[in-house]
Formats: sequence, C-alpha cells, structure tokens
Amino acid sequence: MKEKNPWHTPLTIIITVIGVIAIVALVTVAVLQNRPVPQKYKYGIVLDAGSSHTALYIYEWPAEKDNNTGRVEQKHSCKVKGKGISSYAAEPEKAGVSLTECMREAEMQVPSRRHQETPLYLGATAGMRLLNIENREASDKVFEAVEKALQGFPFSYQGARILSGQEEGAFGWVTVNYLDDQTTGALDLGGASTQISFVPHEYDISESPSNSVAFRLYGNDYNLYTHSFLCYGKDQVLRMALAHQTQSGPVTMSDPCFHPGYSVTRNYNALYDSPCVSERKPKEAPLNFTHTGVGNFFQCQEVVKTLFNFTSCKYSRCSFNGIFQPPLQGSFGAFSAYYFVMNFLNLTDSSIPLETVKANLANYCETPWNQIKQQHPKVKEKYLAEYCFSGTYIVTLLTEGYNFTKETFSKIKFIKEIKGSDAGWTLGYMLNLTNMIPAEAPDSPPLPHAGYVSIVTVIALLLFILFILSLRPIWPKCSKQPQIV
Ligand SMILES: O=c1[nH]cnc2c1ncn2[C@@H]1O[C@H](COP(=O)(O)OP(=O)(O)O)[C@@H](O)[C@H]1O
Ligand SMILES: [Ca+2]
Repeated sequence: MKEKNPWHTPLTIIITVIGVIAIVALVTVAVLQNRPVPQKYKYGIVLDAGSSHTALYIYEWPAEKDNNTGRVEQKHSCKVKGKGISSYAAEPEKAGVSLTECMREAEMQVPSRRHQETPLYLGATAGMRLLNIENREASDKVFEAVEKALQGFPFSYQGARILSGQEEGAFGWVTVNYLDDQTTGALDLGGASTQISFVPHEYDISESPSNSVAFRLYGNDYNLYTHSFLCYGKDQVLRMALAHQTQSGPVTMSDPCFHPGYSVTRNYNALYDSPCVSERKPKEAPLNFTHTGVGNFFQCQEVVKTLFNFTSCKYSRCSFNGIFQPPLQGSFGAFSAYYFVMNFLNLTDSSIPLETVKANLANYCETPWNQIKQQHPKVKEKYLAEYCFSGTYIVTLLTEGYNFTKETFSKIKFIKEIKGSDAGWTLGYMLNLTNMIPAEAPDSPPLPHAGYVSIVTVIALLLFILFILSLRPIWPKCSKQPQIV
C-alpha cells in the first residue's frame, strides 16, 4: 500500500502556498519600488577655439549628480570646418558663420527641453593670444562676431574669451586627473603654444608663483606646476625654424627637417607674418624662396635646439628660455599634436626606448618625399610633409627642453582620449566654471540593483525557512520507514 506523504496535509500545503505568495509579493514590491529610474542628464558645451581649428564638445552627466564625483562624460564632438577663428582677422564675420554647422549639430544632440539650461562656453587659445598681441582690434572684432553667432542659439551662452596659458595648462591637467585614477602630469602640444603641467615632488612655489596653481581634487590638495610656452606649438615653432634658416634672405633653402626631394615655393611675407618671428624678418629678401628637403634627423635636431635658450636662468633650475621648472615627477599623458604626430609615426607605444624612437625618426626623415607620398596617399600633404619636423621637435622639446631622460621618457603615454573623453583643457574648463571639480573622494558605491534584488530574495527565503522550522511542534509525525536489514 502506498505510504501517505506527511507533507501533504492541508496545513503544510496552506503554509507553503502562503509563504511562496508572500515571498513573491515581497520581492516584487521591493524590486519595483527600488527600480533605477531612467537617468535624466544635464549637458554643457565647450568650444575649443585653437590656433589651427575649432572643435565643439558636448558633455553630459546624470542630473542628480551635479556636485558629485567623476561622472561627466563627453557625449559628442564636432570639428568645425576650415581654420581657427584667429585666421579670420581680415573678415571677422566669417569666424562666426564657421561655427554654425557644429552648433546646429549641438542643437540636435542636446534634448530640446534642456537647451535653455545648457551652458555654452568658448575658450580661445594661442592663435587668439597671438592675434591679440599683433592686432588687438582685429581680435576684438573676431570675438564680437563669434559672440553674435553663438547668441543666436537657444543655449545658455556664458561668454567667449582667451584662456591664459596658465589656465590652458591647468585645465588640461584637471581633465586628465578627473578622468584617470592616478595623478598624471599633462603635456599638451598645440599649433601655437605648448603646455607642461605636473605635481612636483617637493615644490617650493615661492620660487616662481606665476607657475603654480592649487587644486583640490577627490579629497587631495595639489600644488600644480604649469607653464605654457607661447610660440612653441608645432606650427609656430616651424616658422621659427624656417626663420632661423632664412636669416640671410636666400632664394633657396636646404632644410634637414624635410624629406629629400621635397621642394615648395614659400613667400617671405607669409612666413614672417607672426609675432613669433616678425622681428627676425631679413631686411633684404626676395618675394619667395624655394624650400627644399635634405632629410637628416640629427641636423634637424641641431636646428631645433637653436630655438631654445639655455643660457640664462635666475631660478634653481630651468627648462628653457629662463623658465623655472622643478624636477619632473611621475607619469605623463601627452595629447593633442603629441598624439597625432607620434601616432602617425607609430611611436605611441611607451615600451619603445628613446633611442629606438630617434633611430626610427632618423630613418623616416631620410625617406625620399616621393616614397612618403606613395606610402600615404590619403594623408593631407601639409601634415605629411611636416611629420619629420614635428617628430624631431617633439623629441627635442621633451629631452632637451623639459629634461626627460631615457628612463623618464618611458613614463610618457601618448593619448588621444581617456575613458571616451578627448584629452584637452575643455572638460577641466567646464568643470571649473560649473563648480563641478569634485573636491572630495567619491562615497563608497551603493549596492547595485542586481545585488539588492539577490539580497532581498535570499533574506526572504531564509525567513520563510525559519518560519517553517518554527512550526515544527505542529509538523505531522513521520511514520517510520520499514528498516532494511
Ligand atoms: O591629424 C593631424 N595630424 C597632425 N597634426 C594635427 C592633426 N590634427 C591636428 N593637428 C595639429 O594639432 C595642433 C592643434 O593645435 P591647436 O589648434 O589646438 O592650437 P593651440 O592649442 O596652440 O591653440 C595643430 O598644430 C594642428 O595642425
Ligand atoms: Ca589646443
């Protein structure tokens, strides 16, 4: 005869059913109640008006985390067609018009209900710094035109201005250290200026107060060293190198920084039309000169070295041109033109020793121009012709200028972006102006939703088991199984 299962009594069945219903109800209510609400985002827009071109960046962050930590991300970027705004000195209106396309894109990218509250900033760097030195009126006109154009869009326009070199360097450092976990120095190479920023080991700020900026980030206070060298961006430094080699006003100039077989006609007036070189213009020069390439890295390095002044230093130590620089410290992120150039030359890998970098460059510079063009048919010729010079300049600036050695060179990472945001000053600039530089370390992260659901379920099950056990006194008696001998 079949033994009756003692659990199949009406009481246990009822308890079990009620228990299961209770658990399902508890978990369902808890899960629904605590479901993460769809994120609402806020936005900010920064236009980086560089010397060579303007780029627009849209940042986004969760709406409820305004003052919280590390949550601002780059959502979108747009490269403005044409040259930098400083090149529109003669026709300022066009500087404003040039921004329209990217601004329209921004209108599409930012949800329209957020337009009015989205701050919009334009920061101009060394191109406008130079125009401002050269022709103040023209620089003001460019800003007027740009302002007028930007005010025509539905965002909360917060102004257009020239960043100081110190701001440019410091905000580049903030961007890198906001996005990265460890403290990293920042190296930014532009077309018209270049910046170095890092936290020195022992830093006596009083030695050169103009090179120091204090920041509080993620609970730590930092005394940052920063310097911006105007005219030492790669386009202006090329002008200086060409100027150095055309002092006597020759008709033909042989340049070790350009490939053998390279030959173009250049205009003297155009070359010397910049405050970085205008004082050196030869008194008597023809209209044009023929710029030909020789392709010799070591000779090119000698030319570049003449552009740094190492003779005077009124501080305990200097980089070059009499500028104070404390000993280098820690790892560095090198971005903008540092990255473009080293990436083209396949030299971004930090494990490549400095000596190999130089040998590769020497080999690259020696390659005939025709061959280079054949190998890279899609690269813009202006960029292509200048990579030998730019690579040589980068190595010389880092080693002779900033004193990187073969050991410390390997601590430089050539980077384009960090965690999806472009490395550059724009993010740091916006964080600062919106008071969103996180002063304190992030709170320990709350339990993720999945973890919360699992814990609620496990506790509910445990309670249910305890409940069943507590009913033990009224459990039906188990009938003894026949013993097998
Ligand atoms: O694809 C590229 N290859 C090589 N150089 C590039 C490329 N894209 C941008 N650059 C260079 O990067 C530099 C960017 O400088 P930027 O316009 O930011 O000037 P700034 O920071 O001195 O005001 C310019 O020299 C520009 O020519
Ligand atoms: Ca720049």
